[in-house]
Amino acid sequence: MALSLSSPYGCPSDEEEDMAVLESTAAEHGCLTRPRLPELSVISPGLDARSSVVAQKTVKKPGICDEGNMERVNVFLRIRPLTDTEREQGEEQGCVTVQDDATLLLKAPKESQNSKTAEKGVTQSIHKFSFSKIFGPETSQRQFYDATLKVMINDVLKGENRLLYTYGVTNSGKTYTIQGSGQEAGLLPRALVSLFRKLQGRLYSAMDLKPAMSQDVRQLDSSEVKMEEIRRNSLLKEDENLTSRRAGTTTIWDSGIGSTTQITTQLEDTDSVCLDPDSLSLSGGDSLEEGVQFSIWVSFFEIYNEFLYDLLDASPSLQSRKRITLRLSDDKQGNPYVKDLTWIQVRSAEEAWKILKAGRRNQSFASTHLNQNSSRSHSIFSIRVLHVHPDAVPGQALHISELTVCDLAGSERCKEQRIGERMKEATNINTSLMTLGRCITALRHNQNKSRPPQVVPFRDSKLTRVLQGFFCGRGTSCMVVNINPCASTYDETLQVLKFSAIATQLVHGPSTKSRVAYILSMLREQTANRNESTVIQEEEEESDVEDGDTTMLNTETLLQAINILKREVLRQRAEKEALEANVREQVVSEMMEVINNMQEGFKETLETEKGLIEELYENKIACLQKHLKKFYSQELEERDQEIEALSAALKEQKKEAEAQVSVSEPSGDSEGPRRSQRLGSIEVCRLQAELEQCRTELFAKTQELMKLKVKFEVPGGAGAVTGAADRKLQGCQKNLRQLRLDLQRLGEELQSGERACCRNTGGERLRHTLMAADDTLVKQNQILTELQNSLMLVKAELRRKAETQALSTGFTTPTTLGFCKKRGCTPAGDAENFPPQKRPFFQTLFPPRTPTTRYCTRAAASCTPYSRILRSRQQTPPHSPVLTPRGLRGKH
Ligand SMILES: Nc1ncnc2c1ncn2[C@@H]1O[C@H](COP(=O)(O)OP(=O)(O)OP(=O)(O)O)[C@@H](O)[C@H]1O
Repeated sequence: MALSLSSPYGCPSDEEEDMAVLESTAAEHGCLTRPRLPELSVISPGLDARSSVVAQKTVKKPGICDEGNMERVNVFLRIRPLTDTEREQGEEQGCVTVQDDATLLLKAPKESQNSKTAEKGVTQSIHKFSFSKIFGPETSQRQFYDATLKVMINDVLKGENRLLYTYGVTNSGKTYTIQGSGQEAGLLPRALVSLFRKLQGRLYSAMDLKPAMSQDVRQLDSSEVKMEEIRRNSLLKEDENLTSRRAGTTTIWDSGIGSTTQITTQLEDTDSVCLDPDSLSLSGGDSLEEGVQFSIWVSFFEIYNEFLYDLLDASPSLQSRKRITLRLSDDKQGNPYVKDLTWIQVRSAEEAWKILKAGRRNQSFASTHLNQNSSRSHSIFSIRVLHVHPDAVPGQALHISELTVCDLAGSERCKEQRIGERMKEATNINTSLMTLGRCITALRHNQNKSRPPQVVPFRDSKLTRVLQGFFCGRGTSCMVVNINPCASTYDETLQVLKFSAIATQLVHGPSTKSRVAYILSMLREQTANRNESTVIQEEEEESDVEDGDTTMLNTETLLQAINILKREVLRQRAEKEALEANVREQVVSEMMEVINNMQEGFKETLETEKGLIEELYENKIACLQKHLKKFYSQELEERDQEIEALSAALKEQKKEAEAQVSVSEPSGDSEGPRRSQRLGSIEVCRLQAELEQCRTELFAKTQELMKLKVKFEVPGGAGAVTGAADRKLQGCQKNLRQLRLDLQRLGEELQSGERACCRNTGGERLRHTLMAADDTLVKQNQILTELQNSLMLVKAELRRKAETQALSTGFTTPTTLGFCKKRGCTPAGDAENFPPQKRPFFQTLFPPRTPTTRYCTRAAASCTPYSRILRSRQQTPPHSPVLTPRGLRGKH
C-alpha cells in the first residue's frame, strides 16, 4: 500500500498544504490524471494546532505578516455516538477512526460513492484529516465546553469579539452541541451561566444604554426604557406561560414563504439551566477591568431560505402568524448589521435562557428522513457586552464586545428531499454553506501573499454577510465540525471534512488589537531612528499592547501616530502606484508579445494560404488552357473539313457549267427569245391604247356630270323654305334637349323628394313641380307635332318642284335614287317624311322598339327611363298614389 503520510504537526509550505487539501478533491473531480493514486489522502492543517491555541504575542505589520506567527483558526471535530437504532441498522462499519486527539482516519464503506470511485482508481478510499482537537463520542458536554467556548467567554469579557459556529451534515449533533438536550446543557447555556457568574456584582442593570447597528451604543430616554422593559417582560412571561402549560404541542407558523413545522424542542425539557458546579470554574473572571460594569444584551435570529427572521420579535404581526423579514445594512465603516433586530437586556443566565427558549419556539424546524427535529435554518444567537464606565461622561463612547454562536443548518443531499418545501430549504442551506466554503477558500488563498488576491464572495449569501466581520479582523472565529459515524452518510461526511480541512489552514485576520500594536511599533521605530528620548512611557506601551486600546495614549502621542500613519499611507500609496505601474508595464509587454506572436502567426497563415491559392489557380488555368486548346483544335478541324467540302462542291459546279457551255455552243439558234420580245411589245401598245380611250371616256363623263350638277341646283325660294324648316327643327331639337335635361332634373328631384318624403318634408312642393313639368311636356309635344306637319309640307313642295324641273329638262336623274339608297332609305314613303340628315337624331332620342317601326313616335320614346316616367305622369291623374315616393322608388 503506497502511503503518503505527512506529520500531523509538521509545517509544510503553502504549496504543499494546498496540494494536500486539493489532492483528494481535485482527484475526485477527475482533474488530476495520475497512473497510480495513493490509497490515503492526507489533509492536514500543517501546524501544531495545539500550540496555535496559545495567543501569539509577537506582532508583525498587517498585510505582510508572516503566517507562521499568526494565530490559526481553531477547528474542533466532534463525533457523536451511534444510537441503538443506527447500530441495529448496521450503520457501524468502522468508517471513522480517531488516530489521536488531532488526527482522524476515514475509510470508505463499500456502499459509498467514494468507495466506488476509489475502485475505479479515481480517488482514494482512505482519508486522513487533522484538526485543532478531536472529541470522540464519549466526550461530555462539559468537556467540550471547557475546551472550546470557555476561553472565548474570557476573551469577550476582555473586550474581544468571538464567533463559534457548528458545521456538519444533518443529524450530526450540531444543535445538541450548542443547546444541549435535557440535563446535558450545551455550549450556550453553559456560556450564559459562566458569563453571569463572572459578572456577579459587576452588572449594569439600567436599560438606558442599548446596542445599535454593528458596534454602536444608543442612549435611551425614559419612555424608550419603559418600552424595553415591556418587551423584555412580555418575552419572559410568554416563556413562563408556556412552561406552565408544558404542552409539547405542535404549532404551524407562516413564515411568509412557506410553512415550517415547529416542534417542541429538546430545550423544553429544561426549565432552568442545570449545570454541575465544577464545570464553571471562575478562571479568568478575576481579570475583569477595574471599575467597569457590564450590560448584557442578547439577540436571536434565523436565516431561513435566504430571509432573515427575528426570533425575539413579539410584535402583534408575529402573533398574527405573518413573520416580518429583516434587512441587512452596513454602518458608516462598512460593517454589516441586521437592521431593526430585537435586543433584549438580560440580568441573569436564567433570563437569557428563557429568552433563548422563547426564540427557539419561533425557529424553523421540520422532520426530515434523517432527523425528526431538524433545523431548517441557520440560527444566530448573539450576546453583546457593553463595557460601561460609570464615571464616564454620558454619551461617551463605550467599549462593546460580542459573542456570537451560530448553529448552521445541516447540509444534506437534495435528492433525499422529495417534498417541494424541504427541497427548497435543502437547496438554500447547501448554497449558503457552499458560499461559506468559497469564502473560506478565498480567505485562505489571500493569505498567501505570493499569489494575486481573490475577491471573497461574502455578499453571495446572507450567512456569510452576517459573519463577514469575524473573518475580517473584527474578531476571531472558531469552527466546530460535527460528524456522525454512520456508514450511510459517509459521502456527505467526507465533503464536510474536506471543507473543514481548508478552514483549518486559515489564520485570523489582523485584529484591532494588532493594529494598535502596529501603530505603537511604528512609533517605537521612529523614536529609535531619531535616537531621542522617547515620549512614550515604556509601561504605557506594554499596557497598550496588551489592551489594544488607543484611548489610553496621550494626545501628543496620538498626533504623532497620526502623522506616522499619514506618512505610512503615502508610502504605501507610492509603493502601490509603483507596483501598479510595474504590473501595467508587464501586462503591456506581455500583451505586445502576444500581439506580435499573433501577427507572426497571421503572417505565416497568410503566406501559406497565399501559396495554396496560387497553386490552386495555376492548376485551374492549366486545366482551362488544356480544354481551350482541345476545343479550338476541334473547331479548326471541322472548318477545314467544311472548306474542303465547299471547294469540292465549287469544283463540281464549275465542271457542270463548262459542260453546259460545251453542249449549247454547237446549235447556234437565237430566234426563240427574239420572237417572244417582239410579241411582248405589241401587247403593251394595245394596252396603252385601251388606257387612253378609257381616260377620254372618263373625261367626257365627268364633263357630263358637272353639267348635270349645275342643272340640279335647287332654286332660291325652295331653299329658303327648307332653311326655315331646318331652323325650326333645330329649335325643336334644342327644346327637346331642354326637355331631356328637365326630365333628368325631375328624376333627381323625385329621388330627393322620395328621401324628403321619408322625412315627411317638402312632399307638396315636389308634387307641384311634377305637374309643372307635365305641362311643359304637353306643350313641347304640341310644338313637335306642328313642326312635323310643316316639315311634311315643305318636303311635298320640294318634291313637286323637282318633278316640274325634271319634266322641263326631260331628264330623270338616276343619282336621286342612288342618293336615297346610299342613306339606307326605302325608295318611296319612308325617306320623304324625314330628311336624311335629321334621322339619326330622332333615332338616338327615340330608338325604335322593332326594326319595322316606321316612325320614331312617342310610343317608341317610352323605351328610355325618362319617357317611361313621362308616360306614367300622363297616364296617372295628379295626386295619384302611384306618384308617392314609395311607388317611384321601385322604378328607380
Ligand atoms: N454527542 C452526543 N451525544 C448524544 N447524543 C447526541 C450527541 N450528538 C447528537 N446527539 C443526538 O443526535 C440527534 C441529532 O442531533 P441534532 O439534532 O443536534 O443534529 P443536528 O446536526 O443539529 O441536525 P440538523 O442539522 O438536522 O438540525 C439528537 O437526538 C441528539 O440528541
